[in-house]
This record gives sequence, C-alpha cells and structure tokens, in this order.
Amino acid sequence: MTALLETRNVTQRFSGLTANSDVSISVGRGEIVGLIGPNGAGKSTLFNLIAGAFKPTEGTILFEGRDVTALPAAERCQAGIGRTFQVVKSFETMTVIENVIVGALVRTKVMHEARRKAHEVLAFCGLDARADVLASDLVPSEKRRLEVARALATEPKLLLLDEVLTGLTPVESQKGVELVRRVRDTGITVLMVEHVMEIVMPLVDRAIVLDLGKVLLEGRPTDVVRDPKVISAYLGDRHAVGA
Ligand SMILES: Nc1ncnc2c1ncn2[C@@H]1O[C@H](COP(=O)(O)OP(=O)(O)OP(=O)(O)O)[C@@H](O)[C@H]1O
Repeated sequence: MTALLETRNVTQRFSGLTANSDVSISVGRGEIVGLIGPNGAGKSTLFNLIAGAFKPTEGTILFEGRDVTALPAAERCQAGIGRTFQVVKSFETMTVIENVIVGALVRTKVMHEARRKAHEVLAFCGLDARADVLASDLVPSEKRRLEVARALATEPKLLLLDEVLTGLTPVESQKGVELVRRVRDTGITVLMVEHVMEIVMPLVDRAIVLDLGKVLLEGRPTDVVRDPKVISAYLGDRHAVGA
C-alpha cells in the first residue's frame, strides 16, 4: 500500500551547511510517528520541506503517491498537509475563533460554514470556552492547542506537530497526549517533532531519529530508546532508564 508521505533522498543545503542529507522516510496512514534527535539535527528543516516552506536542494517528496516537491505551502495544505509551528504563530490581535476560521477557510469560502467548522474544532481541542478571547490572552498551553486547532480546521490527512508538548506542565502535556491520540482516532496521520522523550515515546507507533541531518535509526520506540547509539549520542542515559 502506498505510504501517505514519503521523502526520497531529500537533501537541504543552506549555503555551506547541510541541514538534511539524503533523508528517506515514509509515514503510513493512521500512524503516529515521532521525529526525534538533538538540537540542530534537522527536524524543523525536514518539517519545512514536507510542508512546502521551501523546496529541497535535492530529492523528492511524495504525498499519497503524488510528487509534491514543487508545490508551494498553500497547495500542500490544500492537498492535506497541515502543520503547527515551533514558535506559536497565532494572530495575536484576532480572537481564538477568528484564528481557527483562517484555517477553515482553506476548505470553504462560505463564512458561516468556516465558523461552524471552527467551533467544532475548538470543542474538539477543549478551547470552546475561550472562543471569543484574544489569542494574545491565552496561556502558553492554550496557544499550543490553538495551533493544533487551526491546523485541524484545514482538514489535514497528515498533521505535522512541531513541539506542541514542549514547555507544558505534566498535567498539560498529558492532556496534549490525549489530544494527539484523539486526532489519530479521527483518521488523521500524525508526524511529530518532540524533545520530551518520556512523553513522546509512549505515544508514538514508530520513532525516526535524525542526527547531523541524516536518519540515524528508525523503529519501535521501545527499541529506539534502548539502542546504544541513540542512548549515548542523543537521549542520554537518563532516558533509557525504565524504557
Ligand atoms: N533557514 C536557514 N538558514 C540557514 N541555516 C538554517 C536554516 N534553518 C536551519 N538551519 C540550520 O540547519 C541546521 C538544522 O536546523 P533545524 O532547525 O532543522 O534542526 P532541529 O533538529 O529542528 O533543531 P532544534 O531541535 O533545535 O529545533 C542547524 O544547523 C540550523 O542552524
């Protein structure tokens, strides 16, 4: 069966720096896949290449078997690739519901339909009580939920989550984990970058480890956290304990 997403030999160079080197990964429908690795490993770069923020120096990106390498970000969103940003990009002077309507307008130009969709997504994300407050008035965990809500409103088939569980309290991150599981239960495939291994590893079906722009390893999270290369180079011994 065709993978939902596939990158083939993707390389991204910025001047002299190779941020991604010959990266070939695939994500199957219905999976939750974690993209992990140390700072500067190239995770955000790969996200940007998949979402269409830039075109790779070399290589091909396939979505539902179709070559989308040359498609700009807006068209990839139309195709079904939704994303959140590591640095929360809510429109601060707009209300929560207006932010989500921006996402919903990807699928409809009829305002009342977009508003209905936005309310539905806010309820799903547990933010409906905050619909009419300014995005700037949300606490950080709510802003992360808003990012997810806006991406969901675009009705993605693949949702790219960039560190949505980072910087949250244990209770908040547990709620975030539950939200990601519920997203998958609706049939949406999830590819997520996350630093907090203790939270992300029990959540994902598969982990892909990047280091120095290359795929170091991929596999089941229980195997990945035990791999000596991963333990010593990326996660540190602390994360292997009790894995
Ligand atoms: N637009 C850019 N121009 C130049 N260099 C870049 C650009 N984006 C990323 N880089 C560099 O590419 C490398 C990979 O960065 P990237 O942000 O993809 O890593 P990361 O794994 O997401 O890191 P982190 O976990 O810290 O977010 C880094 O050396 C970074 O400085």
